[in-house]
Amino acid sequence: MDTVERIQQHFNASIDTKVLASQALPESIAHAGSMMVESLLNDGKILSCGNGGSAGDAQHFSSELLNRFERERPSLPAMALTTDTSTLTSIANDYSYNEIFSKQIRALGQPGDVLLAISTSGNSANVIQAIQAAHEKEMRVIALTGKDGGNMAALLSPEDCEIRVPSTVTARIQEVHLLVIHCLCDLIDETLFGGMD
Ligand SMILES: O=C(CO)[C@@H](O)[C@H](O)[C@H](O)[C@H](O)COP(=O)(O)O
Ligand SMILES: [Zn+2]
Repeated sequence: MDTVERIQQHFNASIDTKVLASQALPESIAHAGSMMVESLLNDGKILSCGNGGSAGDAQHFSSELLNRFERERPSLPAMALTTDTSTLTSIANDYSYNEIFSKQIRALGQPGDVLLAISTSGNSANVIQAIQAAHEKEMRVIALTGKDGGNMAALLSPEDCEIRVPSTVTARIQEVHLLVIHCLCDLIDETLFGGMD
């Protein structure tokens, strides 16, 4: 296979995964969007976390709430737990990498807040501990997963919401996670500020 064919294969695989996801995911995305709106309307906030590409996704989401998505509107309360290197390195150094998110959630989480927990495998131990800490804090969890949902899927409560991308390929799952995040931002803006512009 030459380079151009290889690149076209990536595009086609991404398109195929998105077509499958467009059939499987809209109801759970709509549910997750309404969970976020309910939290924001009740003075809640949205904390987000993940590793690697999913850390980038967590920050992408929080920046779209704190700053803006596609329209002019007030800033919305969100915080990525992946950005404060002093906090992250000290928790990992003194305790464990598995606790880098959960310790922040125990300090910052309030009942009614939402945790956006992102993991393509559903098996990252620090994201799993983040979900456990969120439950202790009476937060609801929106889990972006893939593959078989991993251990995260089994940990979710009936009040939570899993959005599981129908793929086993990490990169393809991440590409759909970003699209899901943009859908959630659009649902939040349309519900809270629809008709403003
Ligand atoms: O972006 C990629 C692969 O596309 C990697 O950085 C990937 O995010 C890392 O391997 C993560 O540690 C994977 O964690 P997870 O999605 O299984 O929770
Ligand atoms: Zn990646």
